[in-house]
Amino acid sequence: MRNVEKYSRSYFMPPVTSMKWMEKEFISEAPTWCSVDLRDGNQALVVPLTLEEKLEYFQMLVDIGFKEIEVGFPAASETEYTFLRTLIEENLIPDDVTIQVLTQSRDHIIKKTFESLKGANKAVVHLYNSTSLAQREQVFRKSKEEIVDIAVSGAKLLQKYAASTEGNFTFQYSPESFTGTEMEFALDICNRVLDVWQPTAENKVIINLPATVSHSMPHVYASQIEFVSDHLNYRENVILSIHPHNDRGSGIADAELAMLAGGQRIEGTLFGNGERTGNVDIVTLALNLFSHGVDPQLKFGNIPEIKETYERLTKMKVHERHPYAGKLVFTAFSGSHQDAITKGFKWREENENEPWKVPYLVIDPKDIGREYEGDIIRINSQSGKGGIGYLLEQQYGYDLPPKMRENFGYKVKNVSDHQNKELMPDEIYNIFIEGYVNIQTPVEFISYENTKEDQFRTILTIQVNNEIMDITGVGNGRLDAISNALQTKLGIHFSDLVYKEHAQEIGSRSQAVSYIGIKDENGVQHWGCGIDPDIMNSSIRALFSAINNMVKSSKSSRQIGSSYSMK
Ligand SMILES: CC(=O)SCCNC(=O)CCNC(=O)[C@H](O)C(C)(C)COP(=O)(O)OP(=O)(O)OC[C@H]1O[C@@H](n2cnc3c(N)ncnc32)[C@H](O)[C@@H]1OP(=O)(O)O
Ligand SMILES: CC(C)C(=O)C(=O)O
Repeated sequence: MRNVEKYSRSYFMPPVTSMKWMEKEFISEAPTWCSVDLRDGNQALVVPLTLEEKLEYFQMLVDIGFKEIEVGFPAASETEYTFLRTLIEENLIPDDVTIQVLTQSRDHIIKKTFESLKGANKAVVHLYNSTSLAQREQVFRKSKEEIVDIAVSGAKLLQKYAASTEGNFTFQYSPESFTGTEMEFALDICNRVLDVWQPTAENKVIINLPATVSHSMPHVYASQIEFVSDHLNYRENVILSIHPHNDRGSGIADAELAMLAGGQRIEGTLFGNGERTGNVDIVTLALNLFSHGVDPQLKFGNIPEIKETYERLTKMKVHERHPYAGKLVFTAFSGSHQDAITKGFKWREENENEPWKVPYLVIDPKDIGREYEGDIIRINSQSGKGGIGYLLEQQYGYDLPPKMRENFGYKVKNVSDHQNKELMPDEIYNIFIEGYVNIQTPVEFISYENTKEDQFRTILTIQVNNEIMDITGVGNGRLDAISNALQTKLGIHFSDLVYKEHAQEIGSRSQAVSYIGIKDENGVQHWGCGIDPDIMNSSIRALFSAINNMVKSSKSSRQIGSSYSMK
């Protein structure tokens, strides 16, 4: 790559080793969730949400169970302001939900923010200013002390306006661009803000440490969080919040490790919408907890519906591979995965009380409103008999013998391979019907009559090459007699007949389904299936289907198909 020398690591490790978080294996309880969809998510949309869209989105967040929701930057635009006023004036904020608003550290903006909050019972007022080396040098062109002044003066302004506004206000401070800030300085500026606010047990303060831009591997962010958590003044009266973005694709890992390191609260968005590569995705974080048996305290029991609303309102798309929510994430195409999943389901039926451990599926799709059928098993040239047989059984009720599943599996894969496409269930069904069921050429079954003396004796009426004829055979059973008649009169040979049957309900009617496998002289197995309301007819049809398939695949097929004559 050219120009690599242009880049260097633009993050700062803590001055002391801060890696106690490494000794923790998992997260044992849900953090406090704060949705920032309507602020950080909204400010990153090509077209920000309208008032009506924001109201619908807000209601969805409430229904999911968020207790803290950043509703916007009320000083930013008329829509933002009106939205907040509508929530307050129309009494749309449930008692157990706290709204949060963001403001820069500028007098007129803070003033307007408090105006927008008039009549709210309670709110988090979130103050931020950038503290990173890059922003100090390039954007603000200010010394560290001048940057501290911006934060401290903003903190004081929050106190001033809160004192003259009715309502219960919690203060939050973010050293924006925390991850590009020297850790001692980040700690210092947070402590200086805390000195202004003087948090108490009754009046806690939120310190939010954003990975505004993610610059490092997740363990660095975790260490930065642990360092601040360990050295922050008033720690027991501070709620330590984290706010990861996803620039390096590690938003989830950043959040999870930061929780181990002391993060108690998480700001993120549904499906990770947000600036650039997005904010951390709360759906994934919550369902990761769920998959470990920890109640995430958010309701994601109907992900398809949430996804539909999210896509409609934001005009963003959830990627097919998005954890838990993506269209394809509970789908297996490849043979060995399908085989393991179908066996896993079967094992689960027999071991109901075991925890979920179906191979390849981290959670039961049903728990988030997803389906198994047609969703999990999809068929292409990478698929195998397990998945193909499962699909035919689940969707159409055909429970093929194991060896026939294999034979059918190869037939289906071949079609998919040659057509270079995924096959839909109805196409798979058609391949089955055309390839195995009631096959009538070159030898057609018309009827039979049986008599039983010592042995079964059958008179079989068949048609070959437009010629109808009766043939007879004897055997130990009816099928044996028919099989002998056909072998003798058609001059064909097969052995090792295997048989399976089951009933199939179609509407109010019941059909008998029979499967027969026979081996030709070279030991190759050929399969047929018969479907008929009568069980005997269904087994005869299965035998004819298997024989016809054998004849067609052998060299003699042309003979029988065109100029076959009876012996
Ligand atoms: C990481 C984040 O997501 S932070 C949140 C970002 N979100 C947004 O900015 C969306 C909403 N913002 C807006 O609509 C507008 O920026 C407004 C209304 C807040 C302010 O608008 P304006 O004053 O016209 O412009 P702008 O934001 O560009 O202001 C830049 C000025 O504010 C200063 N500034 C920027 N952030 C801050 C801050 N947090 N505290 C104090 N001053 C700040 C800049 O240094 C600059 O100062 P200068 O005029 O002396 O050069
Ligand atoms: C305002 C802050 C928390 C922010 O959105 C960020 O740093 O990404």
